[in-house]
Amino acid sequence: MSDTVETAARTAPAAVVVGIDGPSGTGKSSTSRAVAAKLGLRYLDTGAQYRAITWWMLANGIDVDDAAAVAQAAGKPVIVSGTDPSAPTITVDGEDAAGPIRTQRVTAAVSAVSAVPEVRTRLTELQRAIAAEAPHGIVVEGRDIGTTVLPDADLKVFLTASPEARAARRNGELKGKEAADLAATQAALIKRDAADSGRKTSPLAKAADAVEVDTTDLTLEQVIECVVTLVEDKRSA
Ligand SMILES: Nc1ncnc2c1ncn2[C@@H]1O[C@H](COP(=O)(O)OP(=O)(O)O)[C@@H](O)[C@H]1O
Ligand SMILES: Nc1ccn([C@H]2C[C@H](O)[C@@H](COP(=O)(O)OP(=O)(O)O)O2)c(=O)n1
Repeated sequence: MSDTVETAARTAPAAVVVGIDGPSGTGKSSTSRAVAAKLGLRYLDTGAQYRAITWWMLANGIDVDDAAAVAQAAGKPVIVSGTDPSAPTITVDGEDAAGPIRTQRVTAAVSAVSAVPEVRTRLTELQRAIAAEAPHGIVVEGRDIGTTVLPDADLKVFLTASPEARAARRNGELKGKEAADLAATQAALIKRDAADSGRKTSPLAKAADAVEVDTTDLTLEQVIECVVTLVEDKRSA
């Protein structure tokens, strides 16, 4: 080995894998993207993948409440996630799905589809493969990253926030598009939390070794700074 190669091997930081979980509206996507961008890591939104498979089921006339039909179709769509935190992408069978996966129709159906074990097995394999290929590491966000997808992650974070704060944040995003009143948004969030936490296969849950951060009274910038510090502490440990 030449001196230069030896020096590079000694100084390059090891790849770091970060899992960020939590319910809807706690700040997972915004925090994960920003942390990945600041630290030069890749970024994966696993919720977008569950939304993408749900969108495909709806577009192909599969009854999302028929678990057997969803299971049978689970292997069909080709889902590709682009993991650049400055411009994450998602395609289904080569088609850009970033817009259609955010509609209320998909949001209302995604918990039923993501409760089907065959769907979870398929997407978990895909997520592990993407994480394994990230050269400097990755921030992966979802509901079961710390417990199931990446149980050996270097850092696990579980974000929480009050239902009121989460509903207000979601309504802020929907303004002018599909805006609902605050109470309706909050009720829909709580319903989805219950479905995601109550399913049999890898439910939404905090891993025993995850750091919990309550974001209710924190700005997004404060949450990002907190997670960046947690990653840096792990790296220097
Ligand atoms: N700590 C925070 N304070 C205020 N708004 C926030 C905070 N974290 C996130 N947001 C905003 O709330 C909305 C939902 O955040 P997002 O990151 O999509 O949450 P999640 O991925 O957990 O559903 C976004 O509009 C985001 O800018
Ligand atoms: N790792 C994951 C990620 C998301 N899901 C399911 C459950 C969630 O309600 C949906 C949508 O996730 P997404 O992160 O897009 O949801 P929000 O941005 O919080 O509205 O996907 C899951 O079951 N497992």
